[in-house]
Amino acid sequence: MAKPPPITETKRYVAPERSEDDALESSLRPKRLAEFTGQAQARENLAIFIEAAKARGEALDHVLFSGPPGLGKTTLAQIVARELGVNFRSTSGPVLAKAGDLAAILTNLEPRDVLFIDEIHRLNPAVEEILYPAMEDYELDLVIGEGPSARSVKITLAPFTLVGATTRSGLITTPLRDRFGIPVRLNFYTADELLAIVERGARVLGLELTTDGAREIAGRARGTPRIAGRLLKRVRDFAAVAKHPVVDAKIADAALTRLEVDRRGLDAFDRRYLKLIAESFGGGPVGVETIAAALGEARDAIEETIEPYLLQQGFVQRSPRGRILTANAFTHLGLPAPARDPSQIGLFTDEDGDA
Ligand SMILES: Nc1ncnc2c1ncn2[C@@H]1O[C@H](COP(=O)(O)OP(=O)(O)OP(=O)(O)O)[C@@H](O)[C@H]1O
Ligand SMILES: [Mg+2]
Repeated sequence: MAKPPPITETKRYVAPERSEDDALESSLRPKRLAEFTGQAQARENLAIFIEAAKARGEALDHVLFSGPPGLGKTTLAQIVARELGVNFRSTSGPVLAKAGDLAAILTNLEPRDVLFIDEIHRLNPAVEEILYPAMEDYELDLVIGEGPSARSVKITLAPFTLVGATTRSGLITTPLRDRFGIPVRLNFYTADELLAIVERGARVLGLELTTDGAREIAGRARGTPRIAGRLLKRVRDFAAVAKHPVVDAKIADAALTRLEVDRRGLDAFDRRYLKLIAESFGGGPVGVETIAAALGEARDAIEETIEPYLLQQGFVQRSPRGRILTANAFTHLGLPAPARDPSQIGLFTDEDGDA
């Protein structure tokens, strides 16, 4: 069998990050809070804060959305602006290179507008500095000119709402974090929530999908609406080409099997990783370097893109001596689990010493 291309060069249907193929995902975006499924606590709190801000005629307090890719941070930011009935201005951390770039945006905001800064953990420190007084007092402290003629000016801004989004909340500096009055952490979605999201998506796309068909898709979406939407669109393509007007569980399953996405949402990469440990290393423990070399992948690609979901789902565990497959993984692969001497396996730290 030919060696598959490395993961970094391959399109993965189950990757949570946004890809070029997701360009049209805005078609599936809920537009109002009431259409947004899941994240019940976040939704209820936002509804209250939005209503209160509107009643007072004030700008909503600053909101920080954090959580893994594809869970709805950008979607909620847009919803917040729409529910407030204000303009939505959008930029991102890496785009704001200079303090002046942010100053130009801030001075153009109208009262109560939402300014969305995506990837806010990637702000340049000089830009972040200007954000502090802007968020706290709606003031801009700018230095104009250079050398002895330099002078600082204060500009008063319209009261606005900063909505930040980050996949790496640990990288946000404390002074910035402290200035967000409404921190919102997004979690993975339950099977029922994803089912509702897939059914809504099918209605938006005009696809006739049975509940069982929707459940097939939802179950493979790894708790992530972006993946659910992507799989739904591919199932739709498959059904259209195969001329199936109604998509039931059988058709959905056939389509997803063809994409090599299995019932637990694992794709060919995940299964290669699990099979390698099962078949070549007796279920482990085996070091991540060894796994990476055997798969022909970079170690960090393994650690950052393959392992998180497999660890979270309990297919693999880390130990001081390396990765170990769980009985779950063997069952999933349809292989018999080896008998193990538990005393040989320490489960307290991984091989790098970090638990
Ligand atoms: N609760 C939800 N209900 C329905 N669809 C959703 C929901 N949350 C997200 N989606 C859909 O999932 C896709 C990705 O959502 P979004 O772009 O908001 O994610 P994100 O958290 O901003 O991701 P990233 O970290 O990559 O920027 C969009 O197409 C959106 O419509
Ligand atoms: Mg986003």
